[in-house]
Amino acid sequence: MLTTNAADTAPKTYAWEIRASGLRVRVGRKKMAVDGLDLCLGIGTHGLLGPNGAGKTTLIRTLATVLRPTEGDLEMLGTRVGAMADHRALRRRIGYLPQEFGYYKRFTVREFVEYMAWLKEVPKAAVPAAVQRAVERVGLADRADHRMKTLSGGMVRRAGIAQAIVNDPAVLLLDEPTVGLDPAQRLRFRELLQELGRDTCVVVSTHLVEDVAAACSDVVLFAEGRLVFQGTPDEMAAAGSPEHPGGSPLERGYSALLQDSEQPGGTW
Ligand SMILES: Nc1ncnc2c1ncn2[C@@H]1O[C@H](COP(=O)(O)OP(=O)(O)OP(=O)(O)O)[C@@H](O)[C@H]1O
Repeated sequence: MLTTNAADTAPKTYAWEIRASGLRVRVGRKKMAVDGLDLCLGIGTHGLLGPNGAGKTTLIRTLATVLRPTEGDLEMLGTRVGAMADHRALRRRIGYLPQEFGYYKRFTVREFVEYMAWLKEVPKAAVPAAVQRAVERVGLADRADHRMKTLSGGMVRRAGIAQAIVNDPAVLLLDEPTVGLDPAQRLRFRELLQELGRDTCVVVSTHLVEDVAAACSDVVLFAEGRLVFQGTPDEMAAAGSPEHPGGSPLERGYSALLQDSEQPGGTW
């Protein structure tokens, strides 16, 4: 761990890194984008799948404490997330890559990641090594002193991943991190996800079922703001059969579970 405050060194007093119960999150005036979610996630790499508009981004933003729960309970790292709570200590222990993120174009990659380390209150003396390690882990060491504006889209995303892991988070939230990565980088990134999932609760939203198969210990399938399925990639694949649409067993399992969830009296 890079941060060594009392909360970080205290023994873990919670069963799950993320625990949601009856969670509902309203966006706009009346849309419940998360609509009654019961979910427990521990250490591991959890692939968040679901069709467009399922509520994945809303859920990730809520876990990142950017959006507040409207109803129900959300507990992260043993801390209740609520309207009135001070989330500063919790945010120090979370890493978040939004779908779109801002940065100063004139910053170098190192400056950008350093800046985020500072926002995450990484102790000053630990920052240079933490930044170097994060930049190396995403394969950007040779670009560390290049300005952000000179990077390709895929490299910017890798810099985004570096800022999300610079504080060695206990919960890492990645919203479609593989968009724009070339095939070689995607393979490297899957390895990184597996490595991170050994001691971190990683939640990664994606549309790429192959990413889930390759990198995730379990799948969380979401539709219309609700949990449709949670299980291993193998269990998801087993839900499908040849008549379901998809180019792989996992895609057929995905289609089958979504189809069931739409039927009256289906799985939800
Ligand atoms: N600010 C908002 N105001 C009104 N509706 C919203 C708002 N933000 C999201 N929504 C709606 O909430 C639902 C969930 O959106 P969300 O972006 O969380 O889904 P998603 O699963 O991440 O989708 P995608 O896969 O397309 O990124 C969608 O129907 C979306 O149109």
